[in-house]
Amino acid sequence: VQKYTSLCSASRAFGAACPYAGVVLLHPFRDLSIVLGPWFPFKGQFGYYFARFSFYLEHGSTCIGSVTLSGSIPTLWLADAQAIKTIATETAIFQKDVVAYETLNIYGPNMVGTEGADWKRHRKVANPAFNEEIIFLFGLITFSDVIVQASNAFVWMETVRVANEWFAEMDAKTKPDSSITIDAPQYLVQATLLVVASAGFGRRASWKENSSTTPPAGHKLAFRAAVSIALEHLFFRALTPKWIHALSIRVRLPFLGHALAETRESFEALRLHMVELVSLSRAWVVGGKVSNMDAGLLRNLVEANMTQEDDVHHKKLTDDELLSDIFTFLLAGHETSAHSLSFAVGLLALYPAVQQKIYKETMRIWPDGCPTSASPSSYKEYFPKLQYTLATFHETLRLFTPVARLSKIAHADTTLTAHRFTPGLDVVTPFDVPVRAGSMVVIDVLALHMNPMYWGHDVEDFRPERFVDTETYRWPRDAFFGFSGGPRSCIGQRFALAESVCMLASLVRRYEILVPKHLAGKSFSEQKRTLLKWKPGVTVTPTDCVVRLKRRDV
Ligand code: HEM
Repeated sequence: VQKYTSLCSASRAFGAACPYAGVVLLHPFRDLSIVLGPWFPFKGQFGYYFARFSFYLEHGSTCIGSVTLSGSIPTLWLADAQAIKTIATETAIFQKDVVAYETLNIYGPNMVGTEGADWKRHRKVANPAFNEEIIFLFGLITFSDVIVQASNAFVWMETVRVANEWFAEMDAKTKPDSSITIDAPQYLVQATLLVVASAGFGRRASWKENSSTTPPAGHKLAFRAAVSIALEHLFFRALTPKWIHALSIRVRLPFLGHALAETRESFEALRLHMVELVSLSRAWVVGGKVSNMDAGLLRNLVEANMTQEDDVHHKKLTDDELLSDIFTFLLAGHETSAHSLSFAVGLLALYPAVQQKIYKETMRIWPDGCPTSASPSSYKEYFPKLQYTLATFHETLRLFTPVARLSKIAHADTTLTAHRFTPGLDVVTPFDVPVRAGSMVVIDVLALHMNPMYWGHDVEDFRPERFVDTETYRWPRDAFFGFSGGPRSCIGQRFALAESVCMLASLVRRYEILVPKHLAGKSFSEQKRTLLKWKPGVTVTPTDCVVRLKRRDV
């Protein structure tokens, strides 16, 4: 009776104007929901992961109320740009549900999973490395020779290097005049990991070196293997109680024993790699030296770790926080970009007309072929000239945003403004929704990106032009939440855009991207269903994005 009463009370929290969808059985950001996401709630049930804007359309509202079974938490689901902007900017009221981020706290607290003063400290330490104007990355041996370079220029340069090494490997495997079929995410995960490890942490490995599975001396796993196996086991580690992990060290457990050992070994192997990077950077800091191993982000984190406790700028990071920040930057800095780039590649195979426009754009700036490390291409000069490539990447993020949902908890009573609409959107009316302290708000990013109020009636279509400003049109910034928004927005947004635009442009300049042979005779809708299929994971993950690359003549 008590449960029933609390559920009823929670269901009345949003006032009469807000449609109510009922009780949601699993908390959408905790417990089993992270692994059951692809299957539960079932299709048609409220909260279904792949529903996009359909529930909002059904209710004629950009916000829908529900209640979680466990905890009877009033939960407001939103696909409304105005309400979401309020949530993102009013950070004193709407804060992260830090418990939902505990999965990431393997090595300790970090920037992504903290709030308030702790988060500010992490962000303050890392910020200068992402500030285009301030950052300097040192390229030579002595202080007098310091090269001052914008961070994105360095990201661009590293992307050019990695792309060329990748292309060289593919070309070596392909006969002239023939094509190569690749699993796009597999290669792009490798590429983006190399870029973030180098531009962020000074680990400048070659493509070949990174492909090797042989662990370097003193390690049980190679760097790339350690990262990918650890990520594969992230949810498993989070969902198995700590005592089982502790017990498995002493006793061989049936069924779970192998997975537990693999999980433990991969996180330990990754820890060793991170400690090695930290030791190198510490030595440079102590010696007052600079080198190209001394990337800005790592140096900032290490200096904050070495600083005294009572430092006036309150920038101290503990040993655990240092390792945990490195881990989250490695994770957040490569999987998101790799998966988005994979979807972009899949879309370009399906939409040759869009690909042709990118190709023409790249031909204008690189008539003699894509840039190489020997013929340096400058971020400052070329990035602004790749507007259509950038628009294509934004449109990919609109349709396949890596972080599909975000949640915040209201820490005070407040009100949000959402909208009611008629089916053809002829009438759109604002209305106020009361939000009680303790309620959860779900920023339904995929639904926001599919809301025709902002994106027009062709929301389902892949049309990069919608991200190109003209004299009479400005794309709706507030309705795009691919990098989140407000003070908690993605710190690596400009990093990701520089890297992705450079990678996409180089790829299209060098190869024609085609659907794979096994899909060539199928209908367009079947090709699309296969190539763009995804499942929820740490980020939205493409599952069958296999494409064919044919080297262009020039
Ligand atoms: C296409 C690529 C990317 C996308 C779509 C993306 C998206 C996002 C989103 C939606 C958030 C908010 C997450 C939340 O509140 O829980 C976020 C946060 C974050 N991202 Fe990214 N990201 C990308 C690339 C990167 C890169 C390249 C880096 C670092 C090199 C990075 C580092 C971070 C960090 C550290 C945070 C936490 C910021 C904070 O809480 O203050 N991201 N990202």
